[in-house]
Amino acid sequence: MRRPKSKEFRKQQRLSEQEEISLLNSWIQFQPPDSGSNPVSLPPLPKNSPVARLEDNTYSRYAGASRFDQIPLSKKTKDALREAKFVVMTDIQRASLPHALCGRDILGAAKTGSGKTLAFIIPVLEKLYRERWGPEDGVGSIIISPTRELAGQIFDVLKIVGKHHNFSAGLLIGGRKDVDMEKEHVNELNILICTPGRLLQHMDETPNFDCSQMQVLVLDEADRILDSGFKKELNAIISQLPKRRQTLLFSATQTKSIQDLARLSLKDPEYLSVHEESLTATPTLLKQIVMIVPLNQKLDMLWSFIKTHLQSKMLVFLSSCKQVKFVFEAFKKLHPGIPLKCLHGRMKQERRMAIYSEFCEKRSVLFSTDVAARGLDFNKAVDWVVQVDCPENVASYIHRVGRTARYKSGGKSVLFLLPSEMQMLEKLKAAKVPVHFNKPRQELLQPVSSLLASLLVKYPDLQHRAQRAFITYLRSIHLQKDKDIFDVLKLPIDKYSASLGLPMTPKIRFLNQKIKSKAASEKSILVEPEDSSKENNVLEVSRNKIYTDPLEDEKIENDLFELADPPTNEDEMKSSEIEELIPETRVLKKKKLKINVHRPVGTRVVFDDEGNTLPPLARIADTQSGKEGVLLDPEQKAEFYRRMRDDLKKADKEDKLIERKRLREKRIKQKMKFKAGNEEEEDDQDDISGSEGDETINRRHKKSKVYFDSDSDEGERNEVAGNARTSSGAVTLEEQEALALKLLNSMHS
Ligand SMILES: Nc1ncnc2c1ncn2[C@@H]1O[C@H](COP(=O)(O)OP(=O)(O)OP(=O)(O)O)[C@@H](O)[C@H]1O
Repeated sequence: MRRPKSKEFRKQQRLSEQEEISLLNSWIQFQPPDSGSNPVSLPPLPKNSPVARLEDNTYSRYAGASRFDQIPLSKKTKDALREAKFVVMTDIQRASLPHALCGRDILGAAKTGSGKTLAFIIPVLEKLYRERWGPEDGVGSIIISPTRELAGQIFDVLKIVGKHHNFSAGLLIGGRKDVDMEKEHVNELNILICTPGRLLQHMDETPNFDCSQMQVLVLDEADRILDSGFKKELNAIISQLPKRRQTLLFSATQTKSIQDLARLSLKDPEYLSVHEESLTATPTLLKQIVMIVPLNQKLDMLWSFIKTHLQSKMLVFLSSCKQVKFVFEAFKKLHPGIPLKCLHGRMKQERRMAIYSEFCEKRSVLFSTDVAARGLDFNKAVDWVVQVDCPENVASYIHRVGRTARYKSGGKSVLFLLPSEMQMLEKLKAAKVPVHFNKPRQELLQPVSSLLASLLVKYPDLQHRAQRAFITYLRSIHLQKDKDIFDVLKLPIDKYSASLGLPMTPKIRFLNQKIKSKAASEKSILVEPEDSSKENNVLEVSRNKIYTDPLEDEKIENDLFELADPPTNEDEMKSSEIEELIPETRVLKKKKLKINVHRPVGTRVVFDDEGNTLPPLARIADTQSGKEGVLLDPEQKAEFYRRMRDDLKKADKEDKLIERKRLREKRIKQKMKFKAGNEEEEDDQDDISGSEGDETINRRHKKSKVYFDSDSDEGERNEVAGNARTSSGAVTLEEQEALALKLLNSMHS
């Protein structure tokens, strides 16, 4: 425990701090970098020049310095940096720190893993230190991050670099239960590191929340925070911040949109893009592979990849939570021989943080959504980044692969592209992303689909997960903005469904509608003779020029795939790949037949001894034939009808009782199932909305039209028939026949 410091000591400390601050201010103002200049391009300072004040009351130049001890930083910050072994500045730090220390607004862009965090943490600490910010001054700086994990990571860096300062700092992120406690203390905090939602929550709900004196605003992953996903929150936040402030924006993929910058009211911002001249947009030590993998082979490829890289630390990106959950659960049951973990936005916050820390420490495979795509610096280097699903755009690609090859370490990444997603290569090329084009070695593929199929039989829960993974994947493709790359109609959905181990392809409402409208538009095109060439549009394969690394012949060591030339013309794509491009759904489209539940009941035909057909009730109606068993006497006939009516009533009553009991049991079962489902996950349900999945559930509760799927297998047909009876209250054909037989028997007896 620290001994309380004496009054005298504290006074001395204040005085020396004051002196230091005035020296720092003079030093900063003595030779500030020219506005619009990039200090990295200045001649470097002599190696041993840590001196601030020179003999003639002048100060050493700090723009262009390459070490932290050569720039005007407080002793507290310098000591902490040295203790953490941060000595030499990275390019983005060299470029931005001199400007930021002068109080200028910054737009910093530098490759992933190049040290942007220190480039904004240091100016925040220094500004508050020089302003002599204390606990009673409240919020002095707000640092906003798009994800909770990244906010947590920034908080950790702040703790390291700010450990000798006396500022209080708080991590305000969603998903934490202690929001009430946060509300009590948030006004006492000097530095807030937060996600946009939580910050806004405090702005809205915390009494007297005051950031009117705030000095520095930082947006890490600025382009992400400025994009439409956070637009409302950010606008609301900005409206509550003082106009007079310093604003620092950093990202590996920076926005230059005038509109965005106007929203932030930046003042003559310094645009510092240190790698703009670089030949590549991704880290130099990152080796990147792209492979064409048909949708139905993605899991085989992933499984084989994991099995052949059991000694690696691997980060696997999939496009939705449901997919992450399914692949994680299914692969875990197959015991690949390496620990598996999963991370996605629907997990409880404590679990998310625990997984993140575990993955930092241990060799394992982490299946994740894009929640781990940006900013995260996993402690011990990630060896491989595997992108199973194509990222939504190039920026997202750059951030995902940037989880490896950080600072001075190397790393590898592989992207699985569908044949229909080849346009992504063009876009990567245009953005200076160097990729090796490799082709999978089919003989080493370890198919996993049959294993999944048997798992799904054994674990019905997993089957449910597989269905949801299937639906959300298709929906994610359907919702992608870049239609050059993503076209859900080009996906082999039946094959894909089978590759997940599903016994039959789940029905997708939005897809059916899309197919219908496409078919309709194709039909209308077909009647126009001059446009008839478009008839084959779905079969057209675009000619893609593919960019490969300038070091193309440098083969990336790997068993599973080998260096290959990308397919450059239609011929090469034609055979197997064209197959993938044909939307099978159109061919296999299932025809729905309506059952009219009020249709006339089918008649049972009985053959007599001579082989003549005789409708069962004709026997009693026929008064002329005189055959045995036929009722001629009107009284007998009336008596027979009465008995039959009684019998029918009795049978009907029994039947209704049985049916009611069956319904009740079914409803109870359903309720229990729903309850269990709801408890299991936080908000699982939303993900199947819009899918045929929840349509079926809703239909069960409604009295509605009943559809009969002519192509579906027996299991489904029975289910639909069961629903028909439940929803309409009508009896099925089999039951009607059984009833008639019962009547006949009773007539004979
Ligand atoms: N000057 C430095 N000396 C040594 N290591 C550094 C220095 N600056 C940063 N690092 C280390 O480099 C790694 C990457 O830094 P950081 O996470 O800040 O990168 P980034 O540019 O923010 O990446 P991203 O774009 O992915 O968010 C970290 O492990 C960090 O500790």
